[in-house]
Order: sequence, then C-alpha cells, then structure tokens
Amino acid sequence: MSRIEQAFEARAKNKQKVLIPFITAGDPHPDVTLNLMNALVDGGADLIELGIPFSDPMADGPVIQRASERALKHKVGLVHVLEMVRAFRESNKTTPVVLMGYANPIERMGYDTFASEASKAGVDGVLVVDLPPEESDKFVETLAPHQIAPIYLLAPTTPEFRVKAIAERAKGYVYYVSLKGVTGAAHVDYSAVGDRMPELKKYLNVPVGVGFGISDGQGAAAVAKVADAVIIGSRLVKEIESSSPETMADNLRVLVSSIRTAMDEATA
Ligand SMILES: O=P(O)(O)OC[C@@H](O)[C@@H](O)c1c[nH]c2ccccc12
Repeated sequence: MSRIEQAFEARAKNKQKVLIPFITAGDPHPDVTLNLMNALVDGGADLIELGIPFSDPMADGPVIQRASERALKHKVGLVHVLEMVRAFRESNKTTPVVLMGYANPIERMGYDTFASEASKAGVDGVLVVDLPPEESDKFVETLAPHQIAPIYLLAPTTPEFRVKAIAERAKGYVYYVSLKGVTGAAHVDYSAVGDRMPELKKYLNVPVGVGFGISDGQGAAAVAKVADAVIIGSRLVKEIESSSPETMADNLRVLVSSIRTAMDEATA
C-alpha cells in the first residue's frame, strides 16, 4: 500500500478525516522549509502539499503568489524542492508529500528525470495545475513505475463525463476545488460541496479532498463532515508571512493543531 493510501486508511479507521496543509517550498527562505514541514506534522497534518515556486501561478491568489515570489528571490527551483523532500524523508518515513506546481518546470526537467528524481527523494504524488487530464497520459505513464500518484483537480463546473475520465486515471486522491476562482478566495458554499459528493463518489474509487477558501476550524469542520480530506493553504501561508523567523514553526503548529481539533470534533 502506498503512503497516501496508508494515510487515508489510518484516519478512516478512526472515523476521522485527512488534513492536508499546503505551503510553498522555500517560503520565506529555503532553510526553514524542513522545519515548517515538521511543524505541520507535529500539528496533526496527515499529508503535506508542497508548492513548487513559479513565476506565473495563474491559479493562485495574492497570498500564494507572494509565497512564490519570496521563494524565487532565493532562487528555489524544482531541483531544490526535491532536495527539501529528500531531507524531510530522512527523518519522516510515513507522511506523504504531494508536489503542487505548474507544468513548465517539470517539462523543462523532463518527465523521465523528474519521475525518477522525485521518487528517489520520497515524493508520493504530483498535482500539475495546468496539465489537463486529457493531455496527461504520457506524464502519468512515466510516473506509474515510480509509484507516484497523479493528483487531479475537479471543480464545481466539471461535467460528469470529465469526472469519469478522471476517475479512470486517478490515484491517491482527487482534489475537489470548492469554488470557481483562485486560491485564498473568501466564500465557500459548504452545502453545495456536500451536494456534489454523491455524484463524485459514484465514479471515483479514490478519496476526495476539498480545498480552496478554507481558512478556519469552522470551514475545516464543515468539509470534514462531507469529504475525505481537508486541504488548506492560504491561511497557513498568511501565518508564515505574519510570523517572525523565531515563532513561525510554532505558530504554524498551533494553527494546524486547532484545525485538526475542529475536524475531529466534527466527526466524533
Ligand atoms: O489557499 P487555499 O484557498 O486554502 O487553497 C488550497 C491551496 O492553497 C493549495 O492546494 C494550492 C496552492 N496553489 C494551488 C493551485 C491550484 C490548486 C491548488 C493549489
């Protein structure tokens, strides 16, 4: 069983849901990412979504754009991100790491090199925002022998035939985007998210995580009631942004742990 499957199964066994925090690798400085990843785990994260900094992140709102800018100032690229995952894996053998990024840096490295280097580093999944499922077959074939899961995005606007196409290809989990727009948006209609789940579940045989716009325990609790995982990014990146270097890891741990508690209360 893969690390991703194990993470979902461990929570499901206790009738709990998976918590997936997102941070951008190298934000605000490459030296702190390992520390921050460990803080996320200490706070109750089950899986880490690690962003590859990118200069033109069109799916991202201002908060995560700024995170990319901070990381790029320190010249953090894909090779560097893989080194961070490798360092994390030296002490953590269980928490899955999913890379989130745009196609350009991965294509520049080349699919083959990327797949083998990512696998050696201990990467468990990859979400390529601007690689549509219909065009992803070659990439997915390259990942498969390395046991790296392609993570697909589904949105409220995704038609049923596309859900089916994604269901055939999905491994690990799928990412349901709670709303139209960019990361860090404000208003999530939690009941609409819940209403879509039965249709998704009909086709998918992997768990469903929900992200975009979840910024507190209350939102996380609402999602925990209807989906298999809660994904939360901008709120955490804001915490990094507003913390001093000395308090950053601690603040992140405390915040993640409060979200964890809210989710567990909602499913108890
Ligand atoms: O920031 P939010 O609203 O909490 O959403 C999660 C998100 O940050 C993370 O999963 C993510 C960051 N960049 C993305 C681009 C596309 C899809 C998802 C993402």
